[in-house]
Amino acid sequence: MTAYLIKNVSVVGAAPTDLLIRDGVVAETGAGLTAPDATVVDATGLVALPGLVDLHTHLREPGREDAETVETGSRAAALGGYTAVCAMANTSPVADTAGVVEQVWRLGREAGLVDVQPIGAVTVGLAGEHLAELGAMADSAARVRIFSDDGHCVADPKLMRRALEYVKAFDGIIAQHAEEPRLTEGAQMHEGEVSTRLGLTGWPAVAEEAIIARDVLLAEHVGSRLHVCHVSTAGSVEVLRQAKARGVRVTAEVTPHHLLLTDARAETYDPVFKVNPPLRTETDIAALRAALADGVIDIIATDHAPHAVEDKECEWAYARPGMLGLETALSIAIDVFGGDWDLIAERMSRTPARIAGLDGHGVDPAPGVPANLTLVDPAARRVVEPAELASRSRNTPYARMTLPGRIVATFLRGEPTVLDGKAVK
Ligand SMILES: NC(=O)N[C@@H](CC(=O)O)C(=O)O
Repeated sequence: MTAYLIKNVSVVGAAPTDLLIRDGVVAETGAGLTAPDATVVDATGLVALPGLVDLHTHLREPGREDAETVETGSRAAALGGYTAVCAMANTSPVADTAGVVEQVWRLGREAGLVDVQPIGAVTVGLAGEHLAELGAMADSAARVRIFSDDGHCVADPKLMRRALEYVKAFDGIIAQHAEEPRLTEGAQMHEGEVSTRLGLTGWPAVAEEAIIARDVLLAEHVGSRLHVCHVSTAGSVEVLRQAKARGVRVTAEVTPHHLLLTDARAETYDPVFKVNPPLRTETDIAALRAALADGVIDIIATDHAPHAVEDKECEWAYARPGMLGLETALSIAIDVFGGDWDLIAERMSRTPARIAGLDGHGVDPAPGVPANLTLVDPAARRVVEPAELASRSRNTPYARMTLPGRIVATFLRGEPTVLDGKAVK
């Protein structure tokens, strides 16, 4: 195993120091380190963060390998500064059995670019009728702890209660895609002024808020852990704030795109901006940013949702919802929160690792800890070119935008997955 000596790096914004990485761990830190056998990385001006952890990634394998594979998605993740991702269950076949989650887990190990932690489906085939084999998935080699029907809401309250009860035995989590389906029939975008003007069917904020309100009550009743996927409205933030104040075991995520983009993007009729839940308003964005800063929202998760060209470059109504996220998430976080590196490390690495129970991830570089870290150049700016992305898909909403920050290197257990801004394999 090669040793790496990272010179003059600012660890989570602190004064520059050196990091010696050897045998998969941070062996030493301090100014003026030497190690004749190590490869030297000049990190002057760079910030080291604990490797980013994404709780919400769609990798599309098995089933839609034309849109993404575990390997291409893992490479996109590493290039985005991630060392671990949780793979959503809405594949084909659905990840609702031990066999499928073990397949995804094994493919992740073979790719070897990030740790891929499969999420299991809550219900068989995401159909919302019968509980999937939660116990078998938990006991499998993939050791699943998070279950989600993401893409679909577990709308039946009795089934949601059962799922929460079931996972309590092993301190598992139900991650809910909060969308009351009766309120979003035929919905194409956020219900508001813009949808009225464009004549597109609206997805009202209350469809999200009503499910979150119900689910925090269920989680409180059962005493189980609930995670709310892609929170998108100011009203949802208030429901979460009240639940957390009461001590409900609920955590929540927000995506980079819901922190930056509004429903006005729909005026272009470019389906790259079609996403579930939809882009909302400036008021929502302000509430989401404030909630992320004060901790009512725990983490940033990408909801990286790659789609093949034919599923995106068509009429708005026929396009699938979803946008890429892994390779741009940190840049958006820097754009929104500037150089608040501690907040970024907390919301994109430490807390998601803790929620998902990913040992060895989300720990700041210090002697003895696994060398899962990423080096960022905060002064760099880059133009997002869809053709240059490592993802197999091209549906980034940031095409040709200039974004701050560049990932220079990523290390997974002491081995570089990215060096000089390029994937190592
Ligand atoms: N977030 C999205 O817009 N799309 C997700 C699933 C979903 O949540 O609808 C996908 O799998 O494409």
